[in-house]
Amino acid sequence: MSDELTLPQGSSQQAQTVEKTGQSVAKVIDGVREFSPPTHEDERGSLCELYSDSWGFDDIPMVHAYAVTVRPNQVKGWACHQTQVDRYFFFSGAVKLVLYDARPESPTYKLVTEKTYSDINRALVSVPPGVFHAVECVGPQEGLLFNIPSHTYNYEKPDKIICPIDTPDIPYTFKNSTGH
Ligand SMILES: Cc1cn([C@H]2C[C@H](O)[C@@H](COP(=O)(O)OP(=O)(O)O[C@H]3O[C@H](C)C(=O)[C@H](O)[C@H]3O)O2)c(=O)[nH]c1=O
Repeated sequence: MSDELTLPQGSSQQAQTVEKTGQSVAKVIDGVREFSPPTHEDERGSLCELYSDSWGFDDIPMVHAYAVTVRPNQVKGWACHQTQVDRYFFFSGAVKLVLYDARPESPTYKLVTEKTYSDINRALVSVPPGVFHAVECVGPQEGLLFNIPSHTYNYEKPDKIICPIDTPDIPYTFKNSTGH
């Protein structure tokens, strides 16, 4: 194409987002892991594993599991744990996971990341303690995810620090959603 192209104001070269393999080039918060198992489908329906020791994903035993839903234009967050590792399985509905690294000793301290998962992009994602997380439903259907955390729930004193979604201390704005 000619070098003399007249670019409208505001034009810019799009940056690389993925490798040839499809792997994202975006920075990942230290200790965050992701695994995308296949969904097997036939004429009767489908099957998708949520967790298996055979994946070698981590060596944290399965001790507790629960389902979470998020309604359209709602956010659940910010939340962070002192000792618990969360293992979220994003199953259905379009759900954005936003993370903020609040660990001063981390090589990715203060990094904010965001990624959207859905029925066509299912994944198990582990979030270490000290990383604030929020899940936002960005689709028209209620989002469904599962959590298989490292610890059982402490009913008397939950291991959960919460923070308003509009805190000025996390450089991220939820534009189309409300919640807590
Ligand atoms: C986690 C848990 C909670 N509860 C009770 C306590 C509350 O009365 C109620 C809702 O709990 P919470 O406010 O923690 O749930 P959400 O705001 O939906 O948040 C949950 O989903 C988002 C995405 C997170 O990241 C949180 O870590 C996770 O807790 O369920 C239980 O009875 N057992 C449990 O294991």
